Amino acid sequence: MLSALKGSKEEIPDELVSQVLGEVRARGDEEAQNANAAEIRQALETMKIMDVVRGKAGLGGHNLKDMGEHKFWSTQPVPQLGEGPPIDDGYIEPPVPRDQVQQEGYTLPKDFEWSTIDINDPNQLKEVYDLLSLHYVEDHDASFRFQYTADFLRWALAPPGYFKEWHVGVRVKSNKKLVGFIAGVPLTIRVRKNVFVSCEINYLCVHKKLRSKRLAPMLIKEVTRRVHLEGIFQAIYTAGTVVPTPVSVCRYNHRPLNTSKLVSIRFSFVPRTTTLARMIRTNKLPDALTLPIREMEERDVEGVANLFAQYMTRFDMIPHFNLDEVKHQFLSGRGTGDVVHGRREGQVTWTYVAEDPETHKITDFFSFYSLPSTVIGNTEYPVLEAAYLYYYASSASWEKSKEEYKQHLKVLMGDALIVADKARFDVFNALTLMDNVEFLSDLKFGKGDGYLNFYLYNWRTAALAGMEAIGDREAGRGVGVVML
Ligand SMILES: CCCCCCCCCCCCCC(=O)SCCNC(=O)CCNC(=O)[C@H](O)C(C)(C)COP(=O)(O)OP(=O)(O)OC[C@H]1O[C@@H](n2cnc3c(N)ncnc32)[C@H](O)[C@@H]1OP(=O)(O)O
Repeated sequence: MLSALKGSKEEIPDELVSQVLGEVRARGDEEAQNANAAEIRQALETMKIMDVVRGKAGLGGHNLKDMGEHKFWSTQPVPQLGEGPPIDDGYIEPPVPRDQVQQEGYTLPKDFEWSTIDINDPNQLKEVYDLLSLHYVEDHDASFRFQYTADFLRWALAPPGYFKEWHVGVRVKSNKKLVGFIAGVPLTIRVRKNVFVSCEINYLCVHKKLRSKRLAPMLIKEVTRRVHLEGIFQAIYTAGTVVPTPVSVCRYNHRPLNTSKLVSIRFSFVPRTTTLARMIRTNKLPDALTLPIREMEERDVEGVANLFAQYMTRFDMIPHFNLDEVKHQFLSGRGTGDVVHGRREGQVTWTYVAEDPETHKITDFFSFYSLPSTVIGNTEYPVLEAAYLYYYASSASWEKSKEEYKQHLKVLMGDALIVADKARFDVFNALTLMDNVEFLSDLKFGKGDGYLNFYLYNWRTAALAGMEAIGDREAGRGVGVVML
């Protein structure tokens, strides 16, 4: 989510670091005497993440309230704040038979009505696009706002087996204007040892003029009812905001591609210790790819599916994609027509594979997607072209040699950056999930000031550590779901 978007600005304040350093030194033992500001800063950053995971007030955290203040979330089957890890993983509320699910839609305030959005109707798709492009997620100082394209939404909202009824709109009764939206799509996930069908919720949006009127809980309850009608009782979702209770939290990282534009639109800043020219030189990428990779094709679907399933076993929360889903996720967003400047008309996803020259088995793949943002109030550069790292997999084995594995991931992702650069993206974003922390700093990603919280609805499990919090000691143990 975009609360993420910008480069590092919001660090742990120096005064806090000095204060804690003073307190530690006052302990007087040898370890305390050797403590330094950098270690304290790092520890505080880690605490900040872990506290949010535990649902406590993180240092400088936003939107953190006591459970009782969450009028809506305190009524929902989600782990409540401060609850502590469960003894066993499992649902919070048992499933109910379809005929016991409320059959009629919830009653909206009198001026509004429900509307199921048909995303295959270009006019309705455009209505969703218009709502989101003016009212969806902005960063904390309203400089950037996600601008999901109609092509993107058509791709993201219609995976195999999707339910039209899960695309829920709210319209003004009198003029039919779309003022609220929430979407669900089915997704089979594994959380630690349990595999279950869930609903992936995204694109919750209420028109700016109708905020704080409790329409969001209505949208959430209505989509929940419609998901229950399909016999599905769990959901997965992400948000920049903290509500009860994150199962994990990851941090955004940003790799500048078009450095001068990023500085001009105030996405990045030139630190006092360097110059713009030096930053441009440092961020320049080579022209040639390192690995013999090529775009994924239809014939690769099975190979990619097998490699993906095998690779993802190392993470604790992952999607299970069948062949149709692999095809949809990695191929169906490739756009149409000829490639011009690294992209096709309407291209949403880029997927590249490497194959063994002898066996022709797929040995690696990576993918990223295009999610532009409006640069609010900027006429020279109205749009920030951002690529986001999506899924990847490699047959390089961590178990065999951790160093070789890390080097290999670095080369693979370095090629992803080169492909994105050729397709004229301005920045390449990635979260601290999967094994990303293994290559982020080496590939010159900078830490962003945004965190993304991961949530499960009606499922209890102990918190999954965000990779940044656990470091590489436990690489491969955390989140393996990438949400759009
Ligand atoms: C089994 C199937 C289950 C399916 C459902 C699973 C759950 C899915 C959950 C949704 C996953 C969404 C994933 C995404 O799309 S995350 C993206 C969310 N969208 C935006 O940030 C876009 C810009 N903002 C807006 O459009 C509005 O501010 C929204 C619509 C977000 C809230 O509208 P408004 O500002 O007018 O507020 P209200 O007066 O109506 O309602 C206030 C209540 O709503 C709770 N709230 C606010 N924001 C969020 C949020 N992002 N996740 C969960 N809850 C949220 C809030 O804590 C409070 O409850 P409580 O604190 O008092 O208890």
